[in-house]
Parts: sequence; structure tokens; C-alpha cells
Amino acid sequence: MVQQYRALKNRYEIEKTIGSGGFAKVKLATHILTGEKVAIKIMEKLYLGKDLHRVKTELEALKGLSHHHISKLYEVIETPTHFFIVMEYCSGGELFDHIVEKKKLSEMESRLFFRQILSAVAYAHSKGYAHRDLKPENVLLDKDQTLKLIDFGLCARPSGGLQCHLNTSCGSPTYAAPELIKSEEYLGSEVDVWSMGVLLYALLCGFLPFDADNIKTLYEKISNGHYEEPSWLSSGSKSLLKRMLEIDRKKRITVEELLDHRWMKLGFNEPVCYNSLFNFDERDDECVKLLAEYHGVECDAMWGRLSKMNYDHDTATYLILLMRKKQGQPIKLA
Ligand SMILES: CN(C)C[C@H]1CC[C@H](N2C(=O)N(C)Cc3cnc4ccc(-c5cc(Cl)c(O)c(Cl)c5)nc4c32)CC1
Repeated sequence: MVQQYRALKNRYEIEKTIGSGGFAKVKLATHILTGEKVAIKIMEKLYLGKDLHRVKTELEALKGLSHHHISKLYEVIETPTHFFIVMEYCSGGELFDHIVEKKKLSEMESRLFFRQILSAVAYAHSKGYAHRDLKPENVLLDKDQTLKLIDFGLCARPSGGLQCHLNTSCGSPTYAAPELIKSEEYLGSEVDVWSMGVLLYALLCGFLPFDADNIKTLYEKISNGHYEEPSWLSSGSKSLLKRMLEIDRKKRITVEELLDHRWMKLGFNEPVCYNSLFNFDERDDECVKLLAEYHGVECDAMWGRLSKMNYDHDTATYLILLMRKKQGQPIKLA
């Protein structure tokens, strides 16, 4: 018998645990009204301690980010003892597992995935957020191999914008930029470019550029930035990786330069676009009507509640209906 939570009763049916990360458990559940599969990140406040601010940080980030390559936030439920964060479920699992089973990806397969990662990161930066924990485990795939970025628990949104220096040492060392592991001041946008370089290397090579069985050797390898260049890498891939895994962050390529880079455009002939395909602020009359009928209220009154986007259960139902409509699926309520 799977443990159910009172706060989710009659709204979500929990099926199983799909992962746990430190202070959180992530469960697969069904949104009962629509039958949609969702991921619910459950955190017990008692065990959060100093991580409470990470939850608040992630929630603020997820509320400010609506992009087709970022796992969508649907609903936030806070009780005296727990936080429940209801998000878009990614049934295709981790990108990392996809790479492992295929050993390595072709240059074009890598480009297809990497353009999506870059689109999500460039969008987050355009909203003032640096992810700071970009790694294969935080890049998931949904049912049709569309890439989804997750876990903004370590993200930063400096009040003065991303040009402002940060100094919190965070993220996983394997993917962390030299300036970050040296606890120097750094720019969120620059460390995200380095981590994307590590991700691109993993896509193209099937293994990591900097790896060691002890932290000291790992730091040495990252600090001097030496990594193997397997024979199958094209000269275009090698020169792009060199620009991303550049230890001198002043010489490191920027996100803007990446968007329009020659390697990015091979086979596409157009720069990577980071605008979101979703605009949840717009009123969708069909979805509003379904919810209004369900609650037995007027459409305008229903929209009055929905447009506040306060991530309650109506927000979740509305966003799921909108996502379904975008994917050309029929929309109805149970
Ligand atoms: C290693 N991490 C610290 C935790 C791990 C927990 C399971 C999760 N997951 C998986 O590992 N699958 C393989 C299935 C899966 C499917 N859909 C998901 C949708 C969203 C999320 C998610 C998880 C966390 Cl901790 C977030 O903060 C956000 Cl914004 C989103 N995780 C999902 C998820 C991946 C991450």
C-alpha cells in the first residue's frame, strides 16, 4: 500500500517513488481531474533545516520560469509539516541513462539535445536565473524525447542581475568551473557555460572530461583544464569544447555567442531560439470554460481566480489542460 498524504487526498493518487535527492522524495502521481501523470517533490519541514531557503529559492525560480524545456511547476501545497511541489513528469528518464545505453551519441544527436539545453539555460538567464547545478542527472526527457531541465534548488538570481558576482560554493565538483571550486568570486552565467561544456562533452564522448576517484585529483584536472580529445571528435566539436571548457572565464564563450555559434547551427541554419513556446498569462477560453463549468461559476469569475497564478489546484488543472491543448490532445475533466 503506497503511503498517501492528507494534503493530496482526492486531488492526486500517489503511485511510487521515482527518486530521492537529499532532503526530498520525488513521487510519481496522477492528477485525478485530468488523469495526467505528475512528479511530486515531497519535503518534510522538520528535516529541511538550512535547506528551507533552497526550497524557497527553487519555488520562486520555478514560478518565474515557464519554458518547454524546463519541467513545469503546476501546484505548491504547504502544510504545517510538509511542502509538496507538483511538477511536470518526465517519463523518458535521465538523459544520462540515454547516453550510457547508446555509449555515445553522434554529433547531430548531440546537437539536437544540446540546442534544447542551451535554449532552457539561455531562457533562465534571460529571466535573471543561473542554474549553477547543471549536470546529466538534472536533464530529463519526456515521453517524446523532448528535453526538460530540472532541479533549480541551487539556482541564483542576484538582485543586481547576472552581471553581479556570486560566491556561494555549490553544485557538484565534477561539473563545476575552476573559479567556482577555487571559491573565487564568479558569475552565474559563466559557470553555467562551463557546466554546459561538461554536458556537451558527455554527449559527444560518452564519458566525463574531468573525472577522478578523489576530490584532490579532480580539482587539479579541472583547474588546469586538461581533458582527452577522443579521435571521433570533429574539429568543429573540439574547437567549441575548447571555448566552453576555457579555464580563463574572461576568454570563455558566452551564452549569446553560443546561441549563434557555427557548430550550433550546422544542419539548422538558424541560431538557437530561447523564447518560450508557452505563454501562460494568456487567457485560453476553452480551458477556462471547462474549469468554470466544473466549479459552477461564470467564466470571467473563473479567469479572475486563475489569472492570479497562485499555484493552487485550479492553477495545476488549468496548466495541465493548456499543456495538453498545446500538444493537440483533447481536453476534458474527469
Ligand atoms: C538527483 N536529484 C537531486 C533528485 C532527482 C529526483 C528524481 C527526479 N526524477 C528522476 O530521477 N526520474 C528518473 C524520473 C523523473 C520524472 N520526472 C521528474 C520531474 C521532475 C523532477 C524534479 C525533481 C527535482 Cl528534485 C526537482 O527539484 C525538480 Cl525542479 C524536478 N524529477 C523527475 C524525475 C530527478 C532528480
